[in-house]
Amino acid sequence: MGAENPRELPKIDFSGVDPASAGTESWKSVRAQVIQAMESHGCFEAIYPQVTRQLRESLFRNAVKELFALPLDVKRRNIHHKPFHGYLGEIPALDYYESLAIVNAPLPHATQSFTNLLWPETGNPTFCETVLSFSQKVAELEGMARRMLMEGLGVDKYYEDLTDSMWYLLRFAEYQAPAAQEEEEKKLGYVPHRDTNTMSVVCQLQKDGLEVQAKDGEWILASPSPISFIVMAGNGFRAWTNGRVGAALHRILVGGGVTRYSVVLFSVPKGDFRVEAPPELVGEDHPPLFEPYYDDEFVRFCVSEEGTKTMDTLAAYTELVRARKAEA
Ligand SMILES: O=C(O)CCC(=O)C(=O)O
Ligand SMILES: [Fe+2]
Repeated sequence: MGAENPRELPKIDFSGVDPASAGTESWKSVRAQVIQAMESHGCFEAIYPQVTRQLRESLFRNAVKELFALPLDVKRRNIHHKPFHGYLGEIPALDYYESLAIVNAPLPHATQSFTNLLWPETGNPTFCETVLSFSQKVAELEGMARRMLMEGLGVDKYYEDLTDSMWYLLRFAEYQAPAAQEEEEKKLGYVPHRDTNTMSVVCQLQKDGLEVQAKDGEWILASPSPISFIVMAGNGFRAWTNGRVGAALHRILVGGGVTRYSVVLFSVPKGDFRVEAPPELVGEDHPPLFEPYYDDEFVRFCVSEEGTKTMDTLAAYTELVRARKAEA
C-alpha cells in the first residue's frame, strides 16, 4: 500500500475481494489497509476493476455526455424535495458546476424512471443499463469499505441494519473548463466541504480536480488510476461512529481548459433513521461527541445561512442543538 507517502492518497487493491468474501484472509488484509488509510488520510484510492474499463468508458463517453447535452429545461425535470438530490446548476459561488442525481440508483425502477423522465420517447435503455450496472457495482464497494470499518470498530453486527437504513444517491457532475484567459489559474469548482452523508465513492474521468486535505492542512491531489475510485466518509459516518471515523475535507479545482466529469455514489441515511452512535462506541473514554439527528434536519442546517458559514457543519449543528437544549 502507498500510505507511506503522506502527500499521496493510500492505494488499496480491492480486486481480490467481493461482498461474499468477508472473513477470508484477503478480506482481512484489505480491511487492515482500509482502517489504516482512514486513520492516516480520511480517505483512500480503491483499485476496483470489478467496474470494467469498458463500463467506465460507456458511462463517461456515452451516458454522461448524453445527459449533459440535454436541453436545460429537460435537465431541470430532475427535481427532488431534498437539497442536493436533484438538478443543480447556476449556483452562486459554483460557477462551473452542474449536476443531476438519481435517488436509489442501484434499484432498476428508480434509474428507469429517471431515464423515462429525461428521454420520455425512448426510455434510453442503453443509458439505463450502463448506469444501473455501474451503480450496483459501486454500491458493493461502498458496502465492503463500510463493513470493514465497522468490523475494525467491533460493531459489524449493525452492518445490515445500517445498510437498510440508507439509500444510494448517484450524482453526475460537470465542471466546465473556465474561460480561455483563465486557463492557467485553477478555479474552485466546488468549495471545500465534508459530505453530509455516510460514505461517498467518487469516480472521475482521468482529469485531476479532487483534492483532500491532509492532517497538516495541505491539499493532496487525488490522481486515481483508470480503474480506481476515491472512497471517503462523510459526516453521517463520523456521527454514527462517534467521531472514530473522520469525514474528509475536500474540494474540486478546475482549470487547464478541460471540462471535468465525475459520477459519485453517496450512501445517505433515510428520512426516518436517527443517526446516533451505537452504545459500543460511546462510554467514559468516548463521550458522545455529537447530538443524534435525522438527515433531513441536518441537511437543512447545512444549507442554511449558519451552516454555510462553517467548515465543520456537524460540530456547529451539535453546538446549536446543545445550546437550544440548555436554554429549554
Ligand atoms: O465531483 C466530485 O468529484 C466530488 C464532488 C463533491 O465533493 C460532492 O459532490 O460532494
Ligand atoms: Fe463532496
